[in-house]
Amino acid sequence: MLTWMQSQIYCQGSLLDTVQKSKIYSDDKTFVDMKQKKSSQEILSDFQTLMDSTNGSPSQEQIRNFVSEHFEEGKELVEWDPPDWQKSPPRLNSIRDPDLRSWAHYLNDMWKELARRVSDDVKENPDRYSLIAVPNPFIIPGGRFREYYYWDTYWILEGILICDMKDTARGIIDNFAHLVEELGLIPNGGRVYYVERSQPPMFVPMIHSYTTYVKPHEAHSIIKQHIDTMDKEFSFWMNNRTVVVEKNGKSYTFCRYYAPSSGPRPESYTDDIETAEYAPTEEARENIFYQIKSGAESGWDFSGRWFIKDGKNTGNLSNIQTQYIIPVDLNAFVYWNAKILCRFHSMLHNQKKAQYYCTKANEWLDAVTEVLWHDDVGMWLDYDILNNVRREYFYPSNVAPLWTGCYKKERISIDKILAYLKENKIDRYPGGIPTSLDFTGERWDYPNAWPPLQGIMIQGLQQTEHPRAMKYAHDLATTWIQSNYKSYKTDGFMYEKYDASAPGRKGGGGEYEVQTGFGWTNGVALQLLMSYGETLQATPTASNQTSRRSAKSRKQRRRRI
Ligand SMILES: OC[C@H]1O[C@H](O[C@H]2O[C@H](CO)[C@@H](O)[C@H](O)[C@H]2O)[C@H](O)[C@@H](O)[C@@H]1O
Repeated sequence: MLTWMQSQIYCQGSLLDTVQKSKIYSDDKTFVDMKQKKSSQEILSDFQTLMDSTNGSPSQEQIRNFVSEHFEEGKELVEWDPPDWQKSPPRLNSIRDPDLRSWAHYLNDMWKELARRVSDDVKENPDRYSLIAVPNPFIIPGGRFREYYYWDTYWILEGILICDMKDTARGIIDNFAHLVEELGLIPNGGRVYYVERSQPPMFVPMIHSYTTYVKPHEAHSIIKQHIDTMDKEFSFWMNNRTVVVEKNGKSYTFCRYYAPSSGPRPESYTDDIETAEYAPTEEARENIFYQIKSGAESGWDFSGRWFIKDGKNTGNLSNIQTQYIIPVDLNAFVYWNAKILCRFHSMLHNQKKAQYYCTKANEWLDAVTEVLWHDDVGMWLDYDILNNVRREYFYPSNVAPLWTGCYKKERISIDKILAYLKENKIDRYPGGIPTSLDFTGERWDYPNAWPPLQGIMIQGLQQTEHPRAMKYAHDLATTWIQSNYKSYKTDGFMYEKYDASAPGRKGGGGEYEVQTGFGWTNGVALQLLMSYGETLQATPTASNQTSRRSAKSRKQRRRRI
């Protein structure tokens, strides 16, 4: 494993630097996903010969020839037919609108398209690949994301469980458990160049989801099998990602995203070099790489949410300071993990451990309430520990505590939360909830609308059981489903993200083209179809069209280009 992290081919070193900077591929991920035709030793020695014979600067043509002689497009993943897939999963019958029902069947078909297993060759020659082998097949997001991803899989799992693919779901969970045991963490995705960063902690919630779809004895069995591994993943976050914040003479522990590994991201090498181009010192340059990788760990890569300039979220990617921001959503997830683990340990009669996790859950609940909730704003807000200021910006992640139950009813106000959302006109965007209200050109900002964030906000509001919040959630779900459906009918695809300013339009921006497939999009759509399928319609009615009429023009005035 150590050799992987130090791979002089896929993770760091002169060969990687030379190939990526030559730009023989437009997407840097192409090279680091290739298979080695020879052993690492042979390749590195041949590379040295090339460098010696060209005075250290081979031409693009020579690099291209070198790569085609030593590498080939990976055959590391094989399409797989999930045996538990069925043509008409019974749950889909609850969707009343025939167009939406038929679309849901298309989403179910997509699981077959996105199912993969690791090829036998990877098992025989693991050191020739960047792929991290796992024992069972899995579902990929789609497009350039050909391997498994950590937080995407939470929504993928929900989607396949709705479609009754319990065995596939179990196999996927077992894969993640295997990764925790092997690596001590779940990496961002299934490649060696991802192992030094994780993604939002969703392993424990995945097991929790699974237990809600299976029989009690199956639930008990998976909890028992993976309880130590769940403890281990939780400890990874406690031991490596916590920071203490002082407020009013009291100390509060929080988690933040923090992935301090050296150098640019191998899969986006030249983008990162460009971002750090004007760093005044080598130390400042390395710091930008840390912060970029920490941003990737958050899953929000990238967003003004992680920029700090003069105490604000302005600037550009070179102002990224992810490790100094306490994210509301991450801490709401940590609370949720602790709460679930408390319950799981109680079920297994491990009273001491149950107590430990209950205490942790309460600590996080206190911290999120005391430091991140603001009664005067009516919202939770991220916190900047560099300047000790709250970050007064709208992000859907601000309401994550509603989704995970990380709030004290008597300390917050749903009415104020609704007033905040209304004031920011969050329900007026015709293509879904925007990721932020700032146009930065980054993928996790306006006008992009990402599926997991729709799920978090809609389900969070729904779960409050507050009538107006539930109505608001229903309206947001309607907008999202109709936008997804429109795009599917027009383009024939499901995208990884959409455009909040126009229904049915795909998202854009950032370092790569929008991808199709798409795992979490299909998972969230199926979840919403399950919750609202009795009332949702595939196309807008006159009333919900007019209510959103002017959001776009208002938004354009606020953009900061
Ligand atoms: O190659 C650039 C980055 O791509 C990934 O991020 C995006 O796709 C992931 C898979 O759908 C998703 O989990 C993430 O939230 C997206 O922003 C990858 O995770 C990054 O590490 C990578 O640098």
